[in-house]
Amino acid sequence: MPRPLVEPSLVPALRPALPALAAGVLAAAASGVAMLGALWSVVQLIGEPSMTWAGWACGLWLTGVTLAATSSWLSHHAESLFEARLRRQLAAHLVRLPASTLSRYSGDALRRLVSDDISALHHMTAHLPAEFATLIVVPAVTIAVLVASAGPVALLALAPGIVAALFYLFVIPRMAARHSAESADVMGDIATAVDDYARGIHVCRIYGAQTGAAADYAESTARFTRGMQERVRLVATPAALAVALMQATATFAIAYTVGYRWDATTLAATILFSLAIVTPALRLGHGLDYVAAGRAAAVRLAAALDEPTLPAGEALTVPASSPSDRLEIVDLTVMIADRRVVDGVTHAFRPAAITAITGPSGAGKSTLLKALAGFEIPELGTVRYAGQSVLTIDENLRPQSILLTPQGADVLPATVRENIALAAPDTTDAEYNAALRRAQIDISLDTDATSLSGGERQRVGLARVFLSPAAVLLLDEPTSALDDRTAAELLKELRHFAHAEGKTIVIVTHDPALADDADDRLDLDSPNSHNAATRNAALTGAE
Ligand SMILES: Nc1ncnc2c1ncn2[C@@H]1O[C@H](COP(=O)(O)OP(=O)(O)OP(=O)(O)O)[C@@H](O)[C@H]1O
Repeated sequence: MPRPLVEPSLVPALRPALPALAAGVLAAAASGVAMLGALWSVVQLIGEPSMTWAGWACGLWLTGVTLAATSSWLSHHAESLFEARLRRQLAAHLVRLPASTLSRYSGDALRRLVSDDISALHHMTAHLPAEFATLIVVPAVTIAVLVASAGPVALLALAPGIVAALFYLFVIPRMAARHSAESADVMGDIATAVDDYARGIHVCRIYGAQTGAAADYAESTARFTRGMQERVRLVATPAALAVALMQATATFAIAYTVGYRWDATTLAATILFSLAIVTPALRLGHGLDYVAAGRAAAVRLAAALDEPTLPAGEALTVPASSPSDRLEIVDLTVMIADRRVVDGVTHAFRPAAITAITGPSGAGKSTLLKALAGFEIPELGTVRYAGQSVLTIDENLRPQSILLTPQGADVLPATVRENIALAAPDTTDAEYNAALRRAQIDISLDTDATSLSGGERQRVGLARVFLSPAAVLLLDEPTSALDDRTAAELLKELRHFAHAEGKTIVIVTHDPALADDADDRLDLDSPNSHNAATRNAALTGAE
């Protein structure tokens, strides 16, 4: 099925920009007509030199220029409205994707979506509609003027321009399509190879060897050069021929051949107007590469916007916190890529206690934790907090009830203070420092967080936990980068925090000592022995 002209998922962002876009298109068409009026006045001036025609020529030319500038302003204004709205729509959509969907987009793919792909729509929005309007209105008026002033025979002068325009607009893009797709592909390969190579430098220097990324880069650039040569051979030569046909010589020659006996005004009209048809086609032709790139970007953006999102929850719905509120899962099954990663697990997490989730690598511990935080949509079963499905809690208020600290959670490129303020924006430095001490780190709040070691970053992340108002705190491998003594101290602090403040703390861990010291344990089976009944029987600490 052919793709629609405008991807339906982009329509909501485009709608508010439509009035400005339509006004820009009308102004472009009016500018084309005014310019033709100026040309008509010049033709009249040739037959009958007079100040009146000179005045009309200047006036209409100025009007045409003003309308063209207005059209450009309106179209760019429309484009900026559309772009800003699309960026907001995309950002709002991406943060609501389930964790497993989001993980399918690498950092580079996300960067391309939110930056390059939106920028690639510029030509299609700010230029193409106005150019199309000009391309329809100007030739129509031109043909009418030629027929009215010199008769149908004058249309012969349009032949080279029309043949070249059709060739330029329809034949060359088809010839170039394969090469455009290929060069986009190769450019992607080059970007990936450069990225792999740059990231691999840290590994390669250790082993003194290059990875395949350098070879991939060399191969991609060679493919790019071969592709360019092929493109020049196949496309550039016919394109140059088409442009040559659109130049004045052929058109003037035919116009002069058919009209050399006509009076000066008719001959001038035929010569000058027959060229007017070519200029907009030439301008449109130059933008076709941008159109192909914009179209591909629109398809990628629409695909991202069509990904199903997590429910937004019900506005202002947040469970009133009480010490007896429980986090529970009932028959919870989570599917990722058609696999039951969490398979029919039932458990009630005790408030004012630490529960350790254990199990072999790949057993689904992190996935379960994300489902508890409302970042995965269960295939079956529910996650409930205080008797309410976590997915019905308003998405903006959810972190105030249930806070997830993911595995390897990194810091923002900002000070330590700004990093921990994410969890508690209006807190004093004294409280921030106390939280850092509870997380077993003694560091200035003004330190640049990116300069910290892995273990220090992990503890800055944990300081947020001690400041969070959330009653449920979910920690994925919180001690993976810490030495045994620090890990034990941290667990002591977390246990005290859970007991004294009634927090439900759930920790995913591979550390047997940490798991033994937790108050309760939920053990997930090996992925090779999926058995919901066994798991349910293994529940501990339900009461
Ligand atoms: N986004 C994803 N796409 C595809 N498969 C995934 C995705 N996320 C998790 N999985 C798969 O689901 C299974 C469970 O992953 P999960 O990270 O939950 O396991 P885990 O028990 O936390 O493992 P580990 O102890 O190694 O961290 C794994 O086999 C993993 O490959």
